[in-house]
Amino acid sequence: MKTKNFKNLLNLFVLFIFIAVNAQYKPTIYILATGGTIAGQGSSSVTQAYKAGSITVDELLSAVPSIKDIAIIKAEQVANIGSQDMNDDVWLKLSKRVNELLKQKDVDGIVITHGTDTQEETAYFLNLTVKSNKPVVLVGSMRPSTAISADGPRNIYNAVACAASPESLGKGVVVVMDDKILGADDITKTHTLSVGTFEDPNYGNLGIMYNGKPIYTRESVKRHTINSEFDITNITKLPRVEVILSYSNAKSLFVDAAVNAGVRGIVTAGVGNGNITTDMQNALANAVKKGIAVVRSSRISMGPTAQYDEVDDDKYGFTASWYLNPYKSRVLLMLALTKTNNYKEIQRMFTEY
Ligand SMILES: NC(=O)CC[C@H](N)C(=O)O
Repeated sequence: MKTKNFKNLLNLFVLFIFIAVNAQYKPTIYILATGGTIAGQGSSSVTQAYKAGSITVDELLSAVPSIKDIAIIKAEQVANIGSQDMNDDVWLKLSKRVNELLKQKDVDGIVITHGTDTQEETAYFLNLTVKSNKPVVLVGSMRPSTAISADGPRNIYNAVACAASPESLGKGVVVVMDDKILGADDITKTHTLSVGTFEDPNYGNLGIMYNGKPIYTRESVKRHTINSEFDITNITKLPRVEVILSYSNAKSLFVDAAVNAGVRGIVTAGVGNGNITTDMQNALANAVKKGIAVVRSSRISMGPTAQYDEVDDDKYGFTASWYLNPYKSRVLLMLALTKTNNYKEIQRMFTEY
């Protein structure tokens, strides 16, 4: 009888320790800072003028002490630039660091602070090159840290809460801004100043942040992260790809310049359903003959650039971008060119990612 009581007491004690340990468990989230308005400082709290990327990650985090309640925070400064200066070298460095950290058992997720100008491009690059299903969340702000109603602190709190939640596993790289969770494949900046600038215009948001918790309503069926075929582990330089705009009366000038500069690929931001002026189209057809990959995308913000609409892609050896905008098409084409030059194989990638 005595032994039975002792065993019951022991079980109760073990259960108590188990509950206590789990109640205390806080996920470890790494914040990798790259700059942008979220780290921006203005000379006044009411004017728009400010300098992006001028405060450090530690100063940034001191504005959101409550994130320490939801996660153990570790922070690193990877860069401190306005994202108009984001570039392939920082992308490679960032992606390699994210992969290194997420391999560690004691890291549960990553938050990346980033300027909003090219945030969608970085998010998509990471979506295709991060080899983990742990959460990776990009965040920025539209108002500098010194402004009245700065949106940065709320966005950072939400981003950390999103990365710390097990619900965010396997969702691909996301951006959290203005209480929305946006998928890397579709997110785009739609307004130059508004705090609600980001949208997923084709597919809709993945969900919202509500009371510090992610509420997901959609999942992307596109290939990403652990299902991506791209691996940048041993890559130190990405193939050069340029984006060229089409508009009424556009000639071959920029296509010729890109060919002469030795690019490996050209993405067109065409009119309508990825159409291009006849002059440009002829120049692009000649570029393909020289071994340059050409992807047709569109300057229109919604809808696909579909194959074989007004342009006979097979005749010219062009690839259609489907739902990827020109800037994300550039990201995918750079990665595609690390594997193949074949336009049909590149077309397969543009339908799967
Ligand atoms: N709102 C912003 O983050 C814009 C600031 C800057 N141009 C950048 O993209 O980093």
